[in-house]
This record gives sequence, structure tokens and C-alpha cells, in this order.
Amino acid sequence: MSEWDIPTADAAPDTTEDASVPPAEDGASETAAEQTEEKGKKYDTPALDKEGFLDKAKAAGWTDKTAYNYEEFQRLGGENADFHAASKVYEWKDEYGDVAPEVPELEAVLFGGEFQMRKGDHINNLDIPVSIEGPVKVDPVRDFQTAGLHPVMTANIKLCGYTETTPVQAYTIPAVLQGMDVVAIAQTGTGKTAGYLIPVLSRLMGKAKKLTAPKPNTSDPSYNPRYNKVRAEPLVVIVVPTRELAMQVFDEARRCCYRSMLRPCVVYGGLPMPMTIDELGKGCDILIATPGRLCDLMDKPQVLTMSRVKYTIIDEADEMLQADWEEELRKIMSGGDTNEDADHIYMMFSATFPKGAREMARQYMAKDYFRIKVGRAGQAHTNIRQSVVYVDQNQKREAVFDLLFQMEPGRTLIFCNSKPTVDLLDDFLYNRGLPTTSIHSDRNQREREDAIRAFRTGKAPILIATGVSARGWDVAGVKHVINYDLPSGMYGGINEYIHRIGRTARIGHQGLATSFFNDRNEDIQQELVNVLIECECEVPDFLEHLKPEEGSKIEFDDDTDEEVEEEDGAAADGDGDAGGIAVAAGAWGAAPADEGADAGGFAADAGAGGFAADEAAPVAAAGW
Ligand SMILES: Nc1ncnc2c1ncn2[C@@H]1O[C@H](COP(=O)(O)OP(=O)(O)OP(=O)(O)O)[C@@H](O)[C@H]1O
Repeated sequence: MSEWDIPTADAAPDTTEDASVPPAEDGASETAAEQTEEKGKKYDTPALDKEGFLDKAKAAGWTDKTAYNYEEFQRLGGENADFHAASKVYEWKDEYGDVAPEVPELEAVLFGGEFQMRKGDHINNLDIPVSIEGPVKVDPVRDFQTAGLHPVMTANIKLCGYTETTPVQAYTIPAVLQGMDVVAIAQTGTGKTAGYLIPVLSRLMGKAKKLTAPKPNTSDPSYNPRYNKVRAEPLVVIVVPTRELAMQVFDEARRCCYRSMLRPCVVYGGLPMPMTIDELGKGCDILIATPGRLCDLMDKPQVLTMSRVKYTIIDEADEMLQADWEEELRKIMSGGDTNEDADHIYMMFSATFPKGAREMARQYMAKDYFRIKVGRAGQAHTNIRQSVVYVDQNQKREAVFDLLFQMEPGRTLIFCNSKPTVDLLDDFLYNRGLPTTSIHSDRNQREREDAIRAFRTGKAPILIATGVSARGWDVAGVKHVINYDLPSGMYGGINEYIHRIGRTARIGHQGLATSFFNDRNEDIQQELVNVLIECECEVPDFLEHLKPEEGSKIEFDDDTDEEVEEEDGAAADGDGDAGGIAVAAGAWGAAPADEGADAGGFAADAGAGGFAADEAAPVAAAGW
């Protein structure tokens, strides 16, 4: 095997025998045919019957395909069955002191799952220089034990198996503990969720008794949701753009809140409203929500009040700052009965943060908010081996079928740009004996939850999805992401590409991302080449002409902010103080710059709190 942890199949299947070239799906023009000959390959799949394809898939090591079980769906109550939102959380009783006892059964569910992600062997490849800007210096924390966290939180982190902070966590933890508004940008799969949950929840743990609203004892057998329910008065609101991400953040919050007084709840579209109201009625300190459902609930003051909220966190913030969500976001940030006191802290997180979104974010944040950027906004990392192959439009189905036999079977995520393409490709691969499932926004909530569960557990290791639904997904063991359709401009462009490929190679694992390119994708070809070069991946021959000249720098459209330069100028005219600290901190895990550096590996001396030797590096250079 190469230095990559991505095993290929022993031998690529022989696709030349019994070849029958499938007819073009649409009337391919002569030009397209010529281009296919020039750049792309014709995929000649053996003509097999259904059984033949099934045998081929099994021989390659793919598991049996399992049809979606509609009978089981009905048996479980169809749309009224229990949803992920009803998953068990720690039940706090009044008689506990500050720390509640362990509950081994729940602990096994929360922390012992075989499908929970553990950090991989290539975590050092995430050692990417961090730049920060803020009103005060922040000492990065390298390990959780010395981070000043509540003992219950430290214990929960240990149960999660986290030993060291990731670069983004190293700065978010102390910044939040100091009570600052935060914007953080860091690569996909680098622990941004824990980066906000850990410090926020830890900070609340010490004060929960004082701050939280009274909750009923739901573990009491006499608890009756009809009579005993309370109004939800969350202290923390976390807004995420998709239902699946909401469930995932809820799971991480369930782990972080274990043995604490804080009760997490999740609400999202597709959940029956009575069930949502019942769950909130059990008491809610940490509310994870999709924006539409949250706004609906804000209109029901007997169910939810935002008057106690101390922390509002917007995950996948650049997505949430788009015009489509403007109304909802405005309402969530300052509408209704939202607590607008100065003690309300706002945070935004994402792997991509285009300049326009960064400008918009500023209007919601405190004047002196803390900014953390790991590498460049929208940068991928080198644990993802990106490959771009030319595939003519009418060859894509055969190409993806062929590709699935080139790799050792493993969890594979295939992205298409439209819902009909997802459905058609799922049918096509399923009928060829492959264990597929699919997800998009036209599926009902039960189907969506089932599809994700089947993919997570490996029952259906090939998941076909539209890109939009996949932001933030964190599924252990995803070896391969395939962009069946590249996300050209109208489908989110290069930022969408970064989020999609980021479903593999998370937290120190490695993975492969293969993208099918053809003439329809010319609008992102330059940015794609830039990303390939930045991540030290091969640029294919047909894009070679877009490589920058030897010795010249890659230009990323988005990497400088005029607003920051303006801000610098303004500060210079004013009190001469640039409004705080703006530095390029050292590479994570880099060799200490001098003997005084701590073992944490920051490229500066410990006393300087991890700032790099070139501490005076201006913000503009850091690319804010
Ligand atoms: N310090 C840590 N050590 C080991 N694993 C961690 C650590 N922090 C987080 N993780 C795990 O890393 C995985 C990825 O984290 P997370 O989903 O928060 O990434 P992310 O940066 O939000 O990615 P994306 O931008 O794709 O949403 C999760 O499974 C999480 O449990």
C-alpha cells in the first residue's frame, strides 16, 4: 500500500470482455464525442444480467444491497415513529449536588458507539498556521486538562477520547472562557463543534443552578407531559442549516452535557410539532435548531422564550448568512424576546467564509470580537487526496460504476447537483447490485433519518446525496467522496466543493475525493486547480494550462479583506491602537522557535501565549 491509507482494489475489473458500449443518454453532439475521445474515456461495462451484477458486487466485497423497508417504516409508526430528537439525554434530579452520578447504560450509548469517530494517524497534517485577531491576547491551550474547564467537562472529554485540542479549539476555548464573541474559520473535520460546545457548556456548568430555568423531573414515573411540562428557556441556542447536522450537534451536546445539569434539545423541520413541544416541555438549556423551525417556535411564547439566552452560535455561518436565510437569521439574532443584554455572546463557525459573508457577520458581532482563522478561509487539507478525471456527461453513470470497483469497498458518498439525478443514479447502481441509499430534501423525515443511519452503520455503505444536505456531516470511515457532478457556480462553487470533499479524511484520517469534470464545469476550473496545487494534489493534463507560472503565487479571490485594511487605517488615524491583537500565530505542532517555547509546540515562547516570532504580522497579511 502507498503512504495513503486508501486501499485500492487488488485489480481493476476487466471491463473490456463482453463489452457493450451503452448508448448515449442524451444526443451527444459531435464535439462532445470528439472531446470524449481526446480527454475522457469510454467505459465499456460487461453486459450482465441482474444476478451477474450482484455476483460481481459481492465478489468485489460490497455488502448485500438492502431495499428500503417501507413495511418496517409503517410498523414503527410511519411519520409518527420516534425520531432522533427523542434520543435519551442525562436526567438530572434535584437531590444531586454539583456532579451527578454515572449512568453506565447511557454512558455506553453516548461514548461507546463503534461508529463514533476516533482521531486518525495523520492528525499532524492539520498543523496549519493559525492567525488570530482580537481585543486581548489569548493563550492557546494544548490539552484539555490545563484549559481551566469544569471537572465534569474534563471527564466528558476524556470519555470522548479527545486527548489534545485541535488548532481551532486551542483558541476558541480560551477566547470563549474569557467571554468574547468569536468568529472561527477552520478546515472541515477539525473539531469546530467541540470548539464551541466545550467552552460554552463548561462555563455554564459552574453556574447552572443559578442560571437555568426550573425543569420537571422527567425520570419520575408520574411525569406527564400534558400537565408537568414547562416552557423551554434555553441558555444556549445553536443554529445549523440542515436537519442532519442538527441531530449530529445534538449528539455531541448529549455527550458534553453528560452528568451535568444542562439539558440539550434539538428541533428541526420534519419533526411532528406535538413531539417537538413535548421534548421542549421537559426543559431545555441547550437548544439546537434549524432556522425555520426555530422561528416558528419563537412565535409560540408559551413553548419557548429566548429571554435567558446567553450564547447564540451560528454553525456553517457562511451558509446561514446567505440571502435565503436573512429574515430568519435577523429574527434569531435580535427578534422576538431575545435577550439583548451585553452579556449575550455571539459566535460564528465555518470551514468556508467568503468575504461577503465575513462582512455581514460583523454586523451581528460585538465591536471587538475575536477572530480565529486556521490557514486560509476555504482551505482544504492534505489528508484529502483529490483527483479530477475528465468524464463526458453521457459516460458518468458507467464511470461511477467502474470507479466503485477500483477501490476496496468502503463508505462512499456520491454527490449530484439535482434531486432527480440522485434518484436516477441510486436506481441505476442499486439495480447493478450495489448497496446504495440516497437522501435529498424531497424525502420525508423518516426516510432521511433511515438513510443516514444505514450509511453510518455500513448497512448501505454507498450514499448518494445532493450537496446542500451534506454540510457538516461527520460519519466515521468515509473513504471516498465522489463528485458525480462538480458544484459549478449555481450549485455553490468552490466553497461547496470544499464542504463536500471534507466529508472524508476527518480529524486525522485520510480519504480520497474524485471529481468528474467536463466542459460544463469550466466556471470553477481555475479555483479547482488552485485548490489542487495548494493541497499538493495532481493537476490533470486537461487543466495543466491553468497552473500559475513557475514561481508565481496562487491568487485566491477571497483571501484579502478590504474591510480589514480599512479598519487598520481607521485605527491608525484614531488612538493608534489597532483595536487589539492581530497576529499570525505559529504552525500547530511546529518545532518551538526558541528554547523558551513550551512543549505544546507553538512557534513562540510560552510567555507570549503562543504568538509567533513575527507577532507584528498585520491582519491584512493574515487575510481577514
Ligand atoms: N480534540 C479532538 N480529538 C479527537 N477528536 C476530536 C477532537 N475534537 C473533535 N473531534 C472529533 O472530530 C470529528 C470532526 O469534528 P467536527 O464535526 O466538529 O468537525 P468540523 O470542523 O465542524 O467539520 P465541518 O467543517 O465539516 O463541519 C468529530 O467526530 C469529533 O468528535
